[in-house]
Amino acid sequence: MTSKNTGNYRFPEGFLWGAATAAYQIEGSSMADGAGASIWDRFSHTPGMMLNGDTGDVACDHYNRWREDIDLMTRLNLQAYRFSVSWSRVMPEGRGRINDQGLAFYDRLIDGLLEKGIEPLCTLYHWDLPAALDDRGGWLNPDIADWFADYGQVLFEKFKGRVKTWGTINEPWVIVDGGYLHGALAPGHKSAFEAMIAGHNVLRAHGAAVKRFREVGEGQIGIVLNIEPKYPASDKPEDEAARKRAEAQMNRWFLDPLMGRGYPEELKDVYGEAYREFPQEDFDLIATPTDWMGLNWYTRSVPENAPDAWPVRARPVKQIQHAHTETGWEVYPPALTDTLVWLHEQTGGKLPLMVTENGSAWYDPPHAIDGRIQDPMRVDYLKNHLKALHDAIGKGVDIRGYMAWSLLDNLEWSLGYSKRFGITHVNFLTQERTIKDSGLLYAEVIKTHGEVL
Ligand SMILES: OC[C@@H]1[C@@H](O)[C@H](O)[C@@H](O)c2nc(CNc3ccccc3)cn21
Repeated sequence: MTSKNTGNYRFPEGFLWGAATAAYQIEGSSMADGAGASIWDRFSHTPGMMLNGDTGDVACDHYNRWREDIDLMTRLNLQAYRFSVSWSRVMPEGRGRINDQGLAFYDRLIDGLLEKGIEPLCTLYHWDLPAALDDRGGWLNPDIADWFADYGQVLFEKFKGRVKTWGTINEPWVIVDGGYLHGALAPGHKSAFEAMIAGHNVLRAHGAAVKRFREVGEGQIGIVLNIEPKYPASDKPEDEAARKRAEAQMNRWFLDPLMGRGYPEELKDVYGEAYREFPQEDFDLIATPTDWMGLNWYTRSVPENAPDAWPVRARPVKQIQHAHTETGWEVYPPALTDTLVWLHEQTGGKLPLMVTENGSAWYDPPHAIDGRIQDPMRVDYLKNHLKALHDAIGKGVDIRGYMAWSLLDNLEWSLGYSKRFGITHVNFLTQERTIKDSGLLYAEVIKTHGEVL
């Protein structure tokens, strides 16, 4: 499985190497210092919603340990750090009042990063909607576009000149498919009618934030999408039709409107009577031009026709010939190359891309052994996906950087702490951090611009 070192994988000068996290997954202290509750505070404290009853109340205690974690980033040779801001820490009710103590946490974090020469990449929204806004309908309320732009303006103005690269929304598809269609994620709704409306408002909010950024902000702004390429299970027409439905529902639902193409035709077939039309002015707002696009990439899928699989009528066929991670995701690096080439084409080759998340969950022990965490599977996954990324650069795709998911083992949403994605291990009993072998490799990759691969 381990590939040999050929030295042929030197990355372009200026390629940005970093790691990524999200507020609710690492910070803990989510209600401290005047913060308001988010939908994940509510969801994680709702019996039956979280594996083992885990919550984000403590998580990685990053709210208190952020200095230690910046030191960790320097030991990893990170050049950048992708993090998200907790909206309800900054605006407890999601609109109106600003909580200065909440804003101060991010102020300290950003200054701490800059002092160490680490570029802050700030995501405005990584799933933790203020509960007070959910009480007003949340993503189902069209007013959320203005609420979100107002929230963005607070950050754009506060961190102007210090944060140069902004992401509006992390993974609209997961927000909507998980939170409104299937209900596995907060706020736990299960409705195709709601999903269409929520998805549209997520996109409108993105557009409104980009417009506001152009008025008050400075730097570059983009959105972060999860794309999981769909390969046909067979050459049967019904399997190709299923593949197209799955591609439309996951990979095009949000990408196409962002590119000014409106919703993909197949969405009518997927959502049926729940599908609805929206005014052109919405689509004009949604397609407000951005400066870059983030790709969160983990795996591919091979769907077959499945009439009973609501609403897409497609079901992935397990590719038993390849390894699968602890989250059940197939390890298939060539699909990362394919996705990057596809996305480059879909965005007209004019939008710089960044791999804003890539990583893998494997079993690691709950504590270090002789001061080490040996994670050979994660080392292999990292090596082979960086090579696949390099192959995409070689095919002419403009990729500006790579953010490993994740800096730390953390709360894997409703799976709790059962899945470890970190290149750094966290002992959740002691909060002790230990850089894993994968993290040590990554530090070497950064130091050698990839030549160690
Ligand atoms: O699951 C690992 C990470 C997660 O911890 C991040 O917060 C999130 O941004 C993230 N997105 C994906 C890829 N998308 C996805 C697809 C199906 C279900 C859940 C996530 C993986 N991950």
